[in-house]
Amino acid sequence: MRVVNAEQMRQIEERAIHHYGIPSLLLMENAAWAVVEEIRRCLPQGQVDFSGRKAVILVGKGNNGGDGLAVARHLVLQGMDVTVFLFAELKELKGDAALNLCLFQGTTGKCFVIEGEKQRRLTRLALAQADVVVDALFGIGMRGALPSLVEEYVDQVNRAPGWVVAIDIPSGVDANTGKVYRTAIRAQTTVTFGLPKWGLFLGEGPEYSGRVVVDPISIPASYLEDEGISAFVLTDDDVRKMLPIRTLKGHKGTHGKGILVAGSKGMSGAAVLAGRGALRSGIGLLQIVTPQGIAQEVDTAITEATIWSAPGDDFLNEEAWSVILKQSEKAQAFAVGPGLGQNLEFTLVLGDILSSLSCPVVLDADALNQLAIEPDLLGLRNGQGPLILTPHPGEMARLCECSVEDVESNRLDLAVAKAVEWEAVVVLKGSVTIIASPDGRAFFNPTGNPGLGTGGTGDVLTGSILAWLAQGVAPLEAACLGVYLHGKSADLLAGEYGWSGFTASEVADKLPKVRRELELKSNTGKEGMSLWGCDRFGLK
Ligand SMILES: NC(=O)C1=CN([C@@H]2O[C@H](COP(=O)(O)OP(=O)(O)OC[C@H]3O[C@@H](n4cnc5c(N)ncnc54)[C@H](O)[C@@H]3O)[C@@H](O)[C@H]2O)[C@H](O)CC1
Ligand SMILES: [K+]
Repeated sequence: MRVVNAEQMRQIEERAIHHYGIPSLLLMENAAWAVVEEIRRCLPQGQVDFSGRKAVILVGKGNNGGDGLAVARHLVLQGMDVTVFLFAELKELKGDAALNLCLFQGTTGKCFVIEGEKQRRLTRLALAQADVVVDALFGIGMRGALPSLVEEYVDQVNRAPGWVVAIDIPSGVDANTGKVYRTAIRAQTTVTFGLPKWGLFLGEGPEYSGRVVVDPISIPASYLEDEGISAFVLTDDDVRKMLPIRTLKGHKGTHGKGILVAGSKGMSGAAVLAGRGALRSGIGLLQIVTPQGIAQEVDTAITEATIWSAPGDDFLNEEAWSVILKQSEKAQAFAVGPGLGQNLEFTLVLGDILSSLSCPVVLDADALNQLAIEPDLLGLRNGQGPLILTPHPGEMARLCECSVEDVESNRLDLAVAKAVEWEAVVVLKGSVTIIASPDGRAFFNPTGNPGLGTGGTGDVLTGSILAWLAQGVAPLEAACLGVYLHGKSADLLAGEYGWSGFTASEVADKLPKVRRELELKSNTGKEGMSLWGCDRFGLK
């Protein structure tokens, strides 16, 4: 599914209204229905009956406020006790928003205009009793920080016991960057219209938006699939199509041979975990190359891989590297980095790896740190074969010679720019990992949870990507598959353990199960519209 910035969404909306002829009021009405349906799902056991329930709707002066007023009307008509707090003068509302104010005023719902501090008691009482709070203050039209009048109330809203549903984007979150200037509404659910906005996946957006639900509000699919939009969010449907197809006659030879160069003294676990990630992702043959000083440990821990005990005690030495390069010519995929340590021998050979191996090469961890010393080495790849880099923000900062803050405040643009410049697939890890392609496209990953923040999970990911490459999956898709399933695996574990306490080996071991679940899930059309798994936000 494509992901847009505010301007792109505005253009799509414009075309839907003026070229396709959909009345803007109908879009607003559809948007309101989508929110009402989501409110029904949020109430305990998806209660069908709204009567006796209380809702507070916070309304701004723009069309986001208009959506909120339409929601308010539907909730009143369905029996809810609804109070609207208007953060604007009545006369400020224009067009569809003004009409919806008028329609709401014709119902039994209550409407108060917030003018300053003096309504604080009223809002506090209403918020304390509300089952649902709807944030319709600002949508994609917001620029900069929330106005101070609104800010005075945000804290109250965020402490309210009811379910907070944001319309389109939580107010205070920048739709393009996810930046929160001072404060923002913290929603449990965000219902976004047309296509999801960049800001839901960047900066602080994910923290504030909760579970994201996308509704097309009847905008034609051809507009939502505009080729000019180059950012995407991965969905089950997308990723299922990337899975390689196995045939009855398949055997370990056809399931691909991958070489993993990993581990050093004290870091044998990295080689084991990456190996486990590869085997659990279905690789046919895995050869782990590791220094002889730790080869026995690795061999004992991972019986299914062939272990090449290579020259070198603590680290692989020069002699080892020359044989590795020669032997890897026949591999279908090559990954290097996990637990390798930083040493001179590797620095010297990195350029040769890039310039001589024609199979897809994955560089992770210490390989990226070495590369950061001499980023110009990337030029040696120069069309020799596919390259995948899997930096976390610290490694990316070193590679780009900037600060981690620079990386984090500019994740999307930086990942894309570097993927294009380096002609590599860049997997920029984070709470929302971005997979950027050399052709300028970028994919946000919606799976995973903070439980992945534990040693070894990155190694598992590298092994998994290696396995998909070895099975013949194209580099971009292999990276997407690896990242998405790795996150799903963690989400499955979070269902049992919450967001902490599961281990990297467990993440690897759940990979076949989540892959199988994905294969079995039929395409119902509606699935994939809800972007964050419930597990991520502990909703169920
Ligand atoms: N995308 C669609 O197809 C549809 C979107 N809908 C909803 O409309 C909003 C966007 O509406 P818009 O009126 O353009 O913007 P806002 O409601 O976000 O309000 C903008 C309003 O506020 C002023 N403003 C902006 N920044 C600030 C600030 N920092 N402080 C104070 N005031 C500010 C600005 O000047 C405007 O007056 C979209 O999100 C959807 O919810 C449709 O209803 C359905 C179709
Ligand atoms: K909003």
